[in-house]
Amino acid sequence: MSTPVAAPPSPSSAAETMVNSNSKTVCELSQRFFFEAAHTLNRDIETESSRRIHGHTYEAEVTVAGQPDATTGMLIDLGYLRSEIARVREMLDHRLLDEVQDLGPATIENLCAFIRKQLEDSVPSLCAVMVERRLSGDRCVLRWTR
Ligand SMILES: Nc1nc2c(c(=O)[nH]1)N=C([C@H](O)[C@H](O)COP(=O)(O)OP(=O)(O)OP(=O)(O)O)CN2
Ligand SMILES: [Zn+2]
Repeated sequence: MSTPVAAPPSPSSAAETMVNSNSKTVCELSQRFFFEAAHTLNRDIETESSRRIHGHTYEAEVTVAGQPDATTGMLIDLGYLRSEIARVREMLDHRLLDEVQDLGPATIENLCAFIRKQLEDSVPSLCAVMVERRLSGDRCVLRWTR
């Protein structure tokens, strides 16, 4: 006769299931925001129009990754993430990007790097930043691992 095996205790939350899981599961949480800004750009093509001050609507997305806390069920409180995003948005929205300190030439590549730099200390689980100009079909994604 075989000995009955006790069933493992059932996890108390979905987050706990994820944390206890043997498989490598990563949770990603994203928040989007928009900003309108003007800039000039030195380029080898379309030189004149790029050097004139012109504006774009930018859409950005920041992503955090990790395991949700077993007690709160949160990877990061979205309210906190929104308040940090608002701080960075304030530095970019309705600005002449050429005047934004530490941005460099106002490309979408540099905007991704700038947003990362502004958020990485206060949002340590940050793992990706995306900036796009939807109307033009331009998109840049910066993704990294720790
Ligand atoms: N690698 C990159 N190249 C370019 C960037 C950039 O961020 N990264 N940015 C620009 C300019 O912002 C430019 O204004 C966009 O130019 P272009 O792609 O030529 O699009 P339009 O001028 O046609 O844009 P509309 O405002 O929609 O007319 C260029 N290159
Ligand atoms: Zn432009």
